[in-house]
Amino acid sequence: VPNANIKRQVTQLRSSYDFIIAGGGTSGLTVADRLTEAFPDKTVLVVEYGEIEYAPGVFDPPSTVWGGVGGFASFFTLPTLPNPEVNNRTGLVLAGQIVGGSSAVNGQFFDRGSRFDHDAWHELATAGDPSEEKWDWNGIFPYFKKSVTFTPPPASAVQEHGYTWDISAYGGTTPIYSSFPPFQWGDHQLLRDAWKELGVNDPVECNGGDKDGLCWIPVSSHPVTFRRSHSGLGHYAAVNTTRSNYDLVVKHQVVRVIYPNNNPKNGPPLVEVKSLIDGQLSNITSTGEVILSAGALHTPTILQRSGIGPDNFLNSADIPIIKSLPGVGSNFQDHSGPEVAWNYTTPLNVYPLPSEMSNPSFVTSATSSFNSIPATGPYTLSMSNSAIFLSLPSTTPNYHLIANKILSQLFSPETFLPSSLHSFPAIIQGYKHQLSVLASLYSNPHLPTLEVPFATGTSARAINLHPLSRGTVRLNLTNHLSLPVLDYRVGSNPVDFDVYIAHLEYVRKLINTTTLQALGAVEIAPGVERTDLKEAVKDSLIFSFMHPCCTAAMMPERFGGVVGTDLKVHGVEGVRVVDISVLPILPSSHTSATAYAIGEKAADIIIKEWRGGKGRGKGKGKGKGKSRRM
Ligand SMILES: Cc1cc2nc3c(=O)[nH]c(=O)nc-3n(C[C@H](O)[C@H](O)[C@H](O)COP(=O)(O)OP(=O)(O)OC[C@H]3O[C@@H](n4cnc5c(N)ncnc54)[C@H](O)[C@@H]3O)c2cc1C
Repeated sequence: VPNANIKRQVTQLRSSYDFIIAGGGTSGLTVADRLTEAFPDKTVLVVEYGEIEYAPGVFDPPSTVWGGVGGFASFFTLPTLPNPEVNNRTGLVLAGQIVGGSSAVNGQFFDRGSRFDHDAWHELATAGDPSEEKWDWNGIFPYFKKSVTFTPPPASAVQEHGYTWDISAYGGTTPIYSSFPPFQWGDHQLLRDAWKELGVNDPVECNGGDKDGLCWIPVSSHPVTFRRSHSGLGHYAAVNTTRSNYDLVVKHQVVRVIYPNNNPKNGPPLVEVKSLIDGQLSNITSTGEVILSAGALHTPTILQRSGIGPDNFLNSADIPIIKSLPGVGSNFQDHSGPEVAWNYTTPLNVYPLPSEMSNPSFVTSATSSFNSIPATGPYTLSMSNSAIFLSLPSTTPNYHLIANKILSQLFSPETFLPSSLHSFPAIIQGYKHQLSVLASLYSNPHLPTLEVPFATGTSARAINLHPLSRGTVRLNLTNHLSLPVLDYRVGSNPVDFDVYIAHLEYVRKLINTTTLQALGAVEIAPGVERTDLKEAVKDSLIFSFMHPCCTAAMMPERFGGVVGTDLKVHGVEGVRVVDISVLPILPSSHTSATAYAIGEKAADIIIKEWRGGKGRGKGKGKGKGKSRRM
């Protein structure tokens, strides 16, 4: 990443910017790229907490195939509060802290949700108002396409692995790349065969809106070098040198936005930033808009520090209330799920397996293959590029009982929300709306609720794609600038346990397939002798598959939402949220492709608004200056 133009001090910045973007991550840099391209005469500043240098992610080659990277310098590493519903266990969630954000450190699994996810998102976002911006599948699919250049794999890889795709799901030319890796582990086909034996169909393409079955997923890598493709490269390094209107300052934390006279109509607000180098606080002036793109764990903290959030929480944090908006940080969701594991009693006679990564000569050869042009070998695989995605009706005949249980919760939805939110009727209404939408999604035979990603091995994670439980992200009361407090509240809606158990019972059927039984597969987790599956779920549940979301949800204010379909924060001037926080509910996918699509669509909305003269007028001449230390 060329860093000649990188700013490291506020004194290097201009006196004001048209647009200030908080967070140089997946969505934030997408917007920055599009705005600087569309408006050569308008200036854009991105303020990023992390550094620009390359730092390895958890799944990054060539340090390791999976895990074991030394040091998490490029991550925020956040523990969760103990979770009473799962025996007070705690979880851990990571988020990118680097130019490129989580796209620079993630597992590179590059899938999109189902059309039904996006239609549900639209329904929740608009509550039936036809005049609102369209976020349904037809409204977002063009942006999924635009956001990536997909390159089909070479014929040799297609022949070896059986890759399929439908080119009509792609078509973009932006320098964010995806393709299929030329490598799979020796037991990969075995696992595919076992899933097929269970009756899972294998569609040609899963990124075109219809996501149901055994999917081949592209990885977000360059198609020749198989180096990671991320927003820091595609939306900053690839374009910045030719754009004099595009500034990026690193190692600065956006503290809050400040409205003159504490009046939220007095926007766009100033942006208060803190240097992580010398601790200095400064205010930066935006004459157009402030765009919050700090991700689902940090965007709500910027809003809360700004006095925009649940009023009872802001009072307890001693923060003056600018706008009471109880949804800020309150609709917290993540993908979670228990594990099924087995052993083979017959030796697995396939090559290679990941155990080879402890063999120095295999690693030397793998590294050299990865450094060849074109790259080959295990490091091109990244995390994995296969998964099954199945609906609840495909996994259990009792799906309607689960859907009915959800519907019965509509009489008292607040029972399942944190008590601190019971005094907000809008939040309760919004959750009720979500439950009714989710009950119908759970009955849909083509909307996946279960994902099991795989590449190799003897364990399978049964990921619940549409949890009903809702957690919170709140400022740390002892230090508002430190990492936020995450209360996952996994399983606080008890129907989630019914879903985990249904999924788990389905996934353990894999072990009894003729394919795996031919190898003498024996279940070791949860274990055939285990009868209390709820306890088994509690024991092995992973709280986070690194897809935190939904903490500044796109829903009407009367339903506890934080932003409208134009991404503007309700009730305040000159601030939008553009990142994965704006989802009302999780999609049936990992979240980076969606974060790019949100960035692309948001940019279009903003560009149209400013071109049409609907954007805010010129600023009020507020200068850049020092402010208090925190
Ligand atoms: C370890 C890991 C593995 C994952 N695996 C996958 C995967 O395989 N496939 C997939 O699709 N998704 C995956 N994800 C999730 C996906 O990458 C994210 O959901 C998505 O990239 C989020 O995009 P975003 O724009 O919302 O936030 P981010 O891309 O996280 O960007 C937020 C940016 O804001 C910065 N920031 C935060 N606070 C401040 C502040 N106060 N001031 C200034 N800057 C700030 C951060 O440093 C960061 O650069 C994974 C995530 C992680 C962490």
